[in-house]
Amino acid sequence: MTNARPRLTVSGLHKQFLLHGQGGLEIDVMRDLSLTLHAGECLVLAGRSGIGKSTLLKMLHGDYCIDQGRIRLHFDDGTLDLETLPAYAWHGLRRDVIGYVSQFLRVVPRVAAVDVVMEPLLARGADEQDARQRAETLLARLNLPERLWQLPPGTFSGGEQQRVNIARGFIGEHPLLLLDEPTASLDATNRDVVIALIGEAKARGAAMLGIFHDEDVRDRVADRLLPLDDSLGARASFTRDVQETLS
Ligand SMILES: Nc1ncnc2c1ncn2[C@@H]1O[C@H](COP(=O)(O)OP(=O)(O)OP(=O)(O)O)[C@@H](O)[C@H]1O
Repeated sequence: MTNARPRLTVSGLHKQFLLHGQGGLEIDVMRDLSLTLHAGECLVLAGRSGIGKSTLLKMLHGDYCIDQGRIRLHFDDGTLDLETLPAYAWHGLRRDVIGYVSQFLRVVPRVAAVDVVMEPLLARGADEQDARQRAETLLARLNLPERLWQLPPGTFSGGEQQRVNIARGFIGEHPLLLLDEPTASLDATNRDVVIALIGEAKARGAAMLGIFHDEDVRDRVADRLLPLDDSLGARASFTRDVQETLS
């Protein structure tokens, strides 16, 4: 796996939150974090609650700014430095390159579940019928009852909303996928579907960085673990590359 070409390299990453409403309180979340992520692998972030796992994903997705350090995306024809990427360029990058599957669906009133799922393909100019078919295929795989497909997901259960979110996150087949607890509210059957989707994404060469609190899921999807602990994550430094390679 590690012989594959790198898709993402992170070096010397620092992150600090400055809480203006709290008298300028500074929270050091990350200092000197480095990692390499290859095409076709899933690297799983581990560590206690509050260590900075979601913060790292949000920096990679451009939701949080990068205080210091370098984040580079590697393409066949060159590299892109994310820490200097202008704000206007993030939209296209998220549409085409960096996908994000969070635990919670951002519900848009009156938009049907199937439309929520197919939207990332339409944003790229895909044919509407093709996009709808792919969305329906994914929703069926994720066992979302067909009677719900045309309804807005605002009233869906937590697990139903999460499956809509997963379908939306995977439909675009982004080369880099950030997975923030995508299986948290799912039953065993649907967890297996997500594990299969992750396997298929690896097979097509996607690079994934994920957070999975469920140890069984983590063991089944992780090619490597990146453990953040108090000497490595929040209020500490992390200068080594990934620690452990799973056999
Ligand atoms: N926008 C923000 N403003 C201020 N502090 C923040 C912000 N986002 C995160 N933090 C703080 O940064 C630290 C890391 O949070 P983060 O959500 O990354 O942890 P985590 O490892 O993902 O935790 P969990 O496993 O519980 O989801 C926490 O102390 C959190 O309070």
